[in-house]
Amino acid sequence: MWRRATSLASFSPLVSSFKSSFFIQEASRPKIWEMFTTGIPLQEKGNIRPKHGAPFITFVLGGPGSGKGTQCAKIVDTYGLKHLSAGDLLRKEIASDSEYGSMILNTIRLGKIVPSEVTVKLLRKEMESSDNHKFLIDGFPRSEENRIAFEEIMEAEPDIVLFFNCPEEEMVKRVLSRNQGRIDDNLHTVRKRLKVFEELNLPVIEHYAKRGKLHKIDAVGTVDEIFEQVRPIFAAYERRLKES
Ligand SMILES: Nc1ncnc2c1ncn2[C@@H]1O[C@H](COP(=O)(O)OP(=O)(O)O)[C@@H](O)[C@H]1O
Ligand SMILES: Nc1ccn([C@H]2C[C@H](O)[C@@H](COP(=O)(O)OP(=O)(O)O)O2)c(=O)n1
Ligand SMILES: [Mg+2]
Repeated sequence: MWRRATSLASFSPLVSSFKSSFFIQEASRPKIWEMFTTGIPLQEKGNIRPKHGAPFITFVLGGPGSGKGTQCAKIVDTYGLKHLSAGDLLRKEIASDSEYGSMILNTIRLGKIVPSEVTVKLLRKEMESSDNHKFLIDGFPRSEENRIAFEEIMEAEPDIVLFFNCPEEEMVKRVLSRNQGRIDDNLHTVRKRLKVFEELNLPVIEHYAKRGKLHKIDAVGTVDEIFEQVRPIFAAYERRLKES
């Protein structure tokens, strides 16, 4: 079910930011017009609203290995949000042999960011089919392009943005001992991902700081110590989180 039709013209900022990032990516990527015709129907927008009230959206940001996934598991256990990891959705897409599988694999292997249309499409599918409208979106948006695509297509903004702030060498150490067999968990790719994080994700973090939505968390310490910083942020929304 889509909410309402919109002309492609209203996506011009998205289209132009798309074009610029598109041209620096490899030839194996789908062409921009293929993304618009075979990807999500851009003339239509997503519908993630529950019958009553509004969805509750948390974005979880931080560099690779900063502990996003680990803290998300604790947030889900305590507050019952629906966890959507952008990275997990992309890895599932690779494993399912989808039309974008090889492009996603190559992008992740290089430590780069997958074009927003693909990632937003995956998030949108999960959000629209979920009975739980309290979303914990992990590892997204990783760039201004990601953020703008989400806001334009989903017509929604986050209620809360968590930023797990972690020193680089600690992130490197954690990624290299993660042991999940991930293709991007090696020293070369992690260095590249840290550079991409600084260049593309920090502007998103600054954007939400300016809008008063950012909660910066010191990501050094034990998992429980870090969760003690997270808990009061959600506790402040307890009543809303209890609504169906
Ligand atoms: N506070 C912490 N201290 C030490 N190691 C941690 C901590 N939090 C998570 N880890 C470990 O670091 C690695 C990366 O954590 P993860 O949650 O996958 O981070 P991210 O999702 O941000 O990449 C995992 O092996 C995890 O078990
Ligand atoms: N919004 C996103 C999220 C992840 N990706 C790609 C690029 C990232 O390096 C990989 C892995 O993301 P993931 O969130 O699982 O990585 P970390 O948990 O931070 O280690 O996926 C993306 O292109 N766009
Ligand atoms: Mg993760």
